[in-house]
Amino acid sequence: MNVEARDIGYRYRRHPVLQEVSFTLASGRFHALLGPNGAGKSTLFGLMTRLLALQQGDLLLGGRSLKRQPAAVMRYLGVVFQHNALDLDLSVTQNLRYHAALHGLSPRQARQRCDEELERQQLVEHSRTPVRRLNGGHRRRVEIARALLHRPALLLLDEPTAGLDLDSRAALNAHVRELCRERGLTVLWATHLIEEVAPQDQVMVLHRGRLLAAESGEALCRHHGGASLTETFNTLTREAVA
Ligand SMILES: Nc1ncnc2c1ncn2[C@@H]1O[C@H](COP(=O)(O)OP(=O)(O)OP(=O)(O)O)[C@@H](O)[C@H]1O
Repeated sequence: MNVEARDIGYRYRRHPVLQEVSFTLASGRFHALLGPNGAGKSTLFGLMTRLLALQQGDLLLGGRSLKRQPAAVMRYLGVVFQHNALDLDLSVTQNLRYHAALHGLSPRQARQRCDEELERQQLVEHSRTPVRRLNGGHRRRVEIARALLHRPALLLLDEPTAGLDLDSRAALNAHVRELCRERGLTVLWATHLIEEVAPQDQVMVLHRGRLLAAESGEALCRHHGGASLTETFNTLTREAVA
């Protein structure tokens, strides 16, 4: 499902945090939203998930407007927020079942989809474990499983590797890429860590609330003459400050 953000703007009081942000996400592709701390990534996610009310612009999912058909858009959207949002005292399965109920799945459907997701996220052996006893990487997988229960077309992940060690970061990144390939999910992965971005990814560079670029990592380097994505990102954001 194609996704299009049109001219999104947002202010906290009078302070502009996002300005004229427009982009498209291609169906079934992995996109990285790359920006330093304070660039506006979480604010953009807040708007896309309706935690914040749109002030300017719109988001279209398969042609449906977030402004005019919010419920229809939300059905196609799964999200993993920056901060862990699981109930630590409930088991993995209980967390998933509760979420399935919120999405209106019947008990039978809920059971079936929870089993499927646990299997896919390699969490079966932890199904009865209270989330509090899981490590950070496994907790993130539970959150991904939960976000996918209602079969969204677009998965948003806001700095999902925050607090994970290097190996767990790489594993989670690889895991989401696999989901993307296997299921045709459109993914938007927000990060300030360039090492989480591959040259063939679609990369959107957000800096001080403005989208400076939106193209593949390789094209980005070519157009800006950088030897690496890191060098290109540094050049771009330095230029934007100057
Ligand atoms: N509730 C708020 N009230 C006022 N300003 C805010 C609020 N939340 C965020 N901001 C400001 O908006 C700007 C963008 O913040 P945002 O959290 O969206 O950036 P980010 O790219 O997600 O950063 P990080 O990587 O640190 O999470 C920052 O200058 C921040 O200080």
